[in-house]
This record gives sequence, C-alpha cells and structure tokens, in this order.
Amino acid sequence: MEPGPPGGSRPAERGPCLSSPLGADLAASASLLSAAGAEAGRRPLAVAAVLPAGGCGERMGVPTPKQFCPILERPLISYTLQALERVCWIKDIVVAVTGENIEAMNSIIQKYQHTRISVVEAGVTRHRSIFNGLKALVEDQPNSKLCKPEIVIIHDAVRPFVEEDVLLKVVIAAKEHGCSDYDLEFGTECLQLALKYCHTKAKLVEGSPDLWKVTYKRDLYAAESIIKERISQEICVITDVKEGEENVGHLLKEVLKSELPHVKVTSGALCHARGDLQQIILKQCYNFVCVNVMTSDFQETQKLLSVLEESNLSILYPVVVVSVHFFDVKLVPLGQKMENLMSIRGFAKEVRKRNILLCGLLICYPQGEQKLQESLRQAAIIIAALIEERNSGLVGQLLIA
Ligand SMILES: Nc1ccn([C@@H]2O[C@H](COP(=O)(O)OP(=O)(O)OP(=O)(O)O)[C@@H](O)[C@H]2O)c(=O)n1
Ligand SMILES: O=P(O)(O)OC[C@@H](O)[C@@H](O)[C@@H](O)CO
Repeated sequence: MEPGPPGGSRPAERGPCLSSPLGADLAASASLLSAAGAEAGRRPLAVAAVLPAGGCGERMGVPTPKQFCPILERPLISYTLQALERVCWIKDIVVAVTGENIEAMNSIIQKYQHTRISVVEAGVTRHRSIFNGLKALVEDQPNSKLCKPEIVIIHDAVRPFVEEDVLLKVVIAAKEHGCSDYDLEFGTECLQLALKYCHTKAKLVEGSPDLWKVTYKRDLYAAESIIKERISQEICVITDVKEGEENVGHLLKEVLKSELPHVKVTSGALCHARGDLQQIILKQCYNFVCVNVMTSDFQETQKLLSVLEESNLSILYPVVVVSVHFFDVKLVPLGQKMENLMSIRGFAKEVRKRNILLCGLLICYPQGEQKLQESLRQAAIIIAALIEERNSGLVGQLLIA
C-alpha cells in the first residue's frame, strides 16, 4: 500500500495544520491504526487517550485552574483537545476534571464543537485522575459509547502543543518495546507505575521542545505567543477589482509579499464566487485584508464579514479583518473621509461578538510614486502588527498609513 495520510478518509483538520507532514515510515504506521489499515484487511489498533485535568494549578498562582485559563479567550484545555482530535486514529478521548468543573468542561466541549470526548470525575492526585479515566474506558457501562482500547495515551491536559508524530511514536513504542533501566532512571513516575503494578512493557520516547507543560503564569504567555505565531502565517487579500487589472489594491498585495516574506500572501475575490473564499476559509486562513477600491464605503468589507460570520472559522481563533480604504485629499478633506468611515465602529462592535477583530486602514491616493510606495510599506507594517498582536484594544480604530 502506498504510504498516504493516516486514515485515508481523514476528516477535515480542526484548526491550522501546524505540524510538518508525517514522514513515510510514520505515515505507513499511522495507516495501520486507522480505517485505511482496516480496508487493507488488517484490524486497526484501538487507541484511546486519557487527559488528566483535575489539578488546581497551585504553582500558577491564579484562582482559575490553569487548564481553564484563557489563551486568546479560549480555555487552554480546548487547545489540547483540538490537538488530539486532529489525530483521526485516536478513537476516544477521556478527560478527568473535578466534580465542580464537569459542567464547565461540558460547556467548553459544546462551545468549541469538540467531538469524541467523554468527561469523568478526577481524583485527588494525578494518578487517581488517570485511573478514573482508564476505568471509564474498560468498564462495561450500559450507555457507554466508549470502545475498549488496546493502547491508551496518557497526556497532561496542560500540554497543548502535542503533535501527531510524537503520539504515533509513543503508540508504536507501547506496542513493541520493553522497559530499560535508562527509562526507569530518566523517565517519569508513570513509567515506574506501569512496570510495578501492570507489568506492562514501557519505553521512553523523546518528545519535541513544544511538548512542555504549562506550569507557571509565564507559560501562559509563551503558549499565547506560539499560537499567535502559528495563526499569523497567512494573509488573504480580498479586492473588489478583477485579477490582472492594474490598481492600487494589487500594488498593496505585492508590497505585503515583499515586506512580509515569512507570510504566505494569497488573494481572493468576492465578486466572482463565494466558493473562492470558502476554499481559503477551509484551508484555515485567519487573516484578511479587504481592499475597498471601487466603492468609497464598506461594501466589500461587509460582504466579507457576512461570509466569515456564516462560516465557523472564528470559533477556534480570533479572525483579523483589516478594511483598507483610499482617500484623495484633493477631493475630500481627511476629516470628512474619517467621519464617513467612522461607521466602522458599529460594524466592529457587532462582529467582535463573533470573535472577528475589525480595524480600518486609510491610505492617501493618488500620490507620487515614491510617496505611494512609502505609504504602502507603512500599511504593510501596520497590517503585520494587527495580525501578529491580535490586540482587541485596536478593534474599530481607523489607522492612517
Ligand atoms: N488531582 C490531580 C492533579 C493533577 N491533575 C492533572 O495532571 C496534569 C499535570 O499536573 P500538574 O502540572 O502538576 O498540575 P497541577 O497539579 O494542577 O499543578 P500544581 O502542581 O502547580 O498545583 C494537569 O493537567 C493536572 O490538571 C489531575 O488530573 N488530577
Ligand atoms: O510536578 P511536575 O511539574 O514536576 O510534573 C508533573 C508530571 O508528573 C506530569 O506532568 C507527568 O507528565 C509525568 O508522568
């Protein structure tokens, strides 16, 4: 069988595909765990995950347990669930939270549309929480939808950046390897427990630098910047002018490309077909620059906002929309143009409720070649800052390049 994506009929990724694709060897192993393996006549390996999430986060020093602390307004645990959910060969994910947080956990699952998740009550220690999760997987409860797994991944709910390749290596190691003295010496206590009480084979697998655990307050800031960086890798420029027609909107796109070489700049048009934009949304682009060339108001931006509102794009991450406008000082005084565009405040307030961060950007046009280039460069710098920072304090503001 050709090595392909694990699962073959893999469901749409939830959130940006943040990891590099699996290597050929790992992809082949992943297919053994998934439906593709079953199609090839092999029984897929049943894998589940237990996420201990019942701690109080004493070292973080804030009243909210760290797994429920917000990062870009979404609880940390939702990022971890998203990371595991993306792995289609993990059949069930069991989360252990304290009794008082069960309702909050269920609301998180509903709000962020997580699937394949079951919630159980945590224990007084991490190991007891894990034990409760394992019990739910093996007990024959009358209404349980959980399948009895052959392998269970134990993953701290406060390690949000786990990738499919490391999970796969862990599963393969759990199936194949024995436990060495080195593993016991340098591993964590889970390894010792597995050996002592279950006589289960174990093997220490090297993780990635991103697998670190959110423990102190500074870790929340670190996690936030990693997430911001990951969702700032692509900008889609929407204009109301056809591709190929020479205009200032296309010039801005070219300047964005040259000024922000680390960012992928794509383009889309609303006038042709909404399908275009749907494709971009499906690829999970979280940043849009809407260039209003033909109309003096927000027509194009409003169209874009309604497409975004109809989509589910902003459920997981805040989406940035920069509405770009041009003004000719010889025709309209700046003050008057600003006054006309102040309606952005109303739109911004409305779409803010849907996790869309809207700002306005004014560029003087026409002006001399050199000055125009300077303004467009300034515009690119402002756009980059709005996208990288996702600062909600700037929502509804009109900036001038
Ligand atoms: N009774 C417990 C204690 C901890 N955990 C979970 O185990 C993971 C790793 O533990 P740790 O980082 O030590 O979390 P806390 O115990 O919450 O932190 P602290 O030690 O600072 O209080 C976390 O996801 C935590 O929620 C758990 O499920 N049940
Ligand atoms: O209390 P610490 O922050 O040192 O570590 C917690 C660890 O026990 C826990 O995160 C597991 O990964 C170990 O198996």
